[in-house]
Amino acid sequence: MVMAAPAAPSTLYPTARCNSSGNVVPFPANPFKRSATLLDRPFRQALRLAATVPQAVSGTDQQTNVLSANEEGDRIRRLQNGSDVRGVALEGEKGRSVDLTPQAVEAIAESFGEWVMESLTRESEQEKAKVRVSFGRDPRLSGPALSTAVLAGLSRAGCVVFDMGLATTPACFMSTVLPLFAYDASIMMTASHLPYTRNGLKFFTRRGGLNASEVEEICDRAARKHTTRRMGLGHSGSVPSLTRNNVDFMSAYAEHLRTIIKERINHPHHYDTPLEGFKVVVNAGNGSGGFFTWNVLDKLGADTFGSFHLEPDGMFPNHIPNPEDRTAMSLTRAAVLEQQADLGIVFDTDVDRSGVVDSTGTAINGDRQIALMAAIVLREHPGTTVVTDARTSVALTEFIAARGGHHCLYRVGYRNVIDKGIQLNRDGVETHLMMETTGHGALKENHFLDDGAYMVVKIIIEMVRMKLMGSSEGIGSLIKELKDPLESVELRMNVLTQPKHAKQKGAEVVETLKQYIEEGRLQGWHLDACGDCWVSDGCLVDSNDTPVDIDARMYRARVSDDVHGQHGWIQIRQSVHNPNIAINMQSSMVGGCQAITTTLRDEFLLASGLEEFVDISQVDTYARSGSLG
Ligand SMILES: O=P(O)(O)OC[C@H]1O[C@H](O)[C@H](O)[C@@H](O)[C@@H]1O
Repeated sequence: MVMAAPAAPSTLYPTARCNSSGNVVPFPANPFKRSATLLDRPFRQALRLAATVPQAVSGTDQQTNVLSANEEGDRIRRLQNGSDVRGVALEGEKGRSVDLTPQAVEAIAESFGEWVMESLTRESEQEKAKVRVSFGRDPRLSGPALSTAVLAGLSRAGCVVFDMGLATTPACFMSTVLPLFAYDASIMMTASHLPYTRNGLKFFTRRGGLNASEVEEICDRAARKHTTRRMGLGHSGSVPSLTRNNVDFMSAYAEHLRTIIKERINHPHHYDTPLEGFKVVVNAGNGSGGFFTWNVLDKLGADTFGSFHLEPDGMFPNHIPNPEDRTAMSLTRAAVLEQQADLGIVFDTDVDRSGVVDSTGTAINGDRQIALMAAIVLREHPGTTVVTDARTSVALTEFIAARGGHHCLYRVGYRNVIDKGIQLNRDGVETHLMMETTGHGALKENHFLDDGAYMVVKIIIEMVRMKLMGSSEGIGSLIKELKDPLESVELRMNVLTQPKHAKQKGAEVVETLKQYIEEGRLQGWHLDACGDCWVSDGCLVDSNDTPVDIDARMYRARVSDDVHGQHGWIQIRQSVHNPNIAINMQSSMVGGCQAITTTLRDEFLLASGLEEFVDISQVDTYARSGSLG
């Protein structure tokens, strides 16, 4: 007879959230319909029950149980999304059920805690009992319930846990760095700009964010742990001593940012309030970024009147917190013009990304933001290399080169871009800036950390520096030579297979395209080894074949025709997160992207028969009309 331990009951997990003052308020809607219990009573007893109470099952039940335990384990593995964990945490998405359950989160947090302990004891003499892990979260509605699961998991692993409450992703990493805290590791719970129904986890140690293979290892361990326990086998895990140490790290973190700004500006007249006389408008999109207004800018003397969407709200009722979001940007542009502000700032939900608006109301995101940061960094570090993803324009490469820098085009995915920069530095190629067109950016001087707040700190320092040097122009003047591409398009093709085969099928489509290009079957298309980069020739192509874990297959081709010569490029790649294929194109010729799309459709997708496995409707619409309607 096999004994099966039931999964932890959902009453373990609370149904409340914190408002911006840190007070707990009930959720307006939630998936865990029972009333809040955990915040006000110890749950040691409940966990003991979850871990140990056996139930008798029949032979058929036993088989079903094994199958569903394995399937649940696989679902936990599938929560890995590049270097993050992501999943559906609330009901409400058509065709998708909740997979980021409290039980899954607890198993993952426990596995992370064990992983941290093992690495620390391997690398140093650190006592296991003293491993300290912090965690923070964005304002998503599922946050409080899943935070409890994180606490339970880390505690089961034996970690001492510090709850930072509402926090940002860069702050979580900095909690392992700032001396008074210096935690061994940290977890941030966020699904960034994804809908309110999603949630996820990001993991940090003092060395930085975990990479995809480390997260895969942790999810695999969690899956095995979950399956074993569900089947009533193995050790159920020791009952943790659950102590939630609440810590106000965000105040210390804000002070750290203020100190950087004060020291770097070193204002000759008002050192402590170097932003006096500047108007700055912040749009935090109701995510975690509001603190930057009242705890950084206001205290440094800036006038932030007109800032908006600062109050954390896990429903994100106004727009998606995302510097790439049109509504977010256009509202911020309008606010900057209305307030006659010097700068507008847009943060994404967890503040690892940002975008800005200059005093003329021009949006500075994507290539423009990379150019702005490159201009600042190249003044400080002449000749440095800048790594970006391979969706940037030819004009950006020229902009960087004109300022004496080198542009290394690399794979999409912020971890890929950052890791490439780390590797180049290791190889002796000085690389100070790594930035994606999505607004993810990291600097060598800031621990190679993907950090939207730090990007804004650099831009603010530059803005004040320019004024102190007597310039009457805003930061937008630094990129006035950057030309926008004439045409720039992104199309997507969903992979039409069962979800578990989608990754493999997507890879096949992308690899077949590479073969077509190499065999010269697509006239005027030539595989792009590495843009105009000199630093590590061929890395765009070669890394698909290296033993290094590749999260998504991708290639870029230069495109030319007899009349115009080389006029554009196309990049085709698997989405890092979803079962689809992304196609990005740019062209300096009117109708260039339409021509590229027509070649893709007729000479590749239809000719190869691969259109059976992907939804080519967007490609077809664009090829026919030159627009998406
Ligand atoms: O592959 P996609 O679906 O386009 O997503 C790609 C993007 O995913 C996330 O947002 C990552 O944070 C980005 O670094 C990456 O660029």
